[in-house]
Amino acid sequence: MLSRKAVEDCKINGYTIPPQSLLFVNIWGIRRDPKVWEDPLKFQPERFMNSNRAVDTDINNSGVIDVKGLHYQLLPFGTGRRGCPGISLAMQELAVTLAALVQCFDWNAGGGVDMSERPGLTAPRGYELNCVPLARFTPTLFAT
Ligand code: HEM
Repeated sequence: MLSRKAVEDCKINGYTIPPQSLLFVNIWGIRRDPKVWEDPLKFQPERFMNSNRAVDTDINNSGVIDVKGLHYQLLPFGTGRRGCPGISLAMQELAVTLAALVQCFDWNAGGGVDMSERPGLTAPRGYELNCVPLARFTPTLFAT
């Protein structure tokens, strides 16, 4: 959920929003809306490589739906003046960190993986995900 406070009254989609109202934008719901996304619950990372897979087109018709806050169907970092200021750092760190975790370790999820969620403002996991890392390289490789 993203939260905002209305500083003055405004109309959105025919609804009058009084000043000082606290508003929550349900980005969890938007990302699961079948009117916007084809088969939204399917794990299909390649959908982000080709925006034609989204039912809706992006607002600029640039052909690319990205995460920077211009395409309202995908807002992991929020949008506007209060959007996440750490986006550039996060986008660089994410790829490097994920690559290092996959390159350096085999991961054993032992009891299996259950991706169910429980209610909350940040879509928390329903069940803990305990993974055991097993180093893929022998320590001597890193000895100086
Ligand atoms: C994958 C990593 C990250 C995600 C998904 C994420 C997501 C978000 C989201 C959704 C918001 C709310 C934006 C809005 O209300 O429109 C936010 C705010 C914020 N994020 Fe991040 N963030 C990430 C990493 C970071 C990093 C690395 C930093 C700092 C180094 C950071 C600093 C902040 C700060 C300071 C705010 C509050 C901005 C404000 O209220 O004006 N975030 N982030």
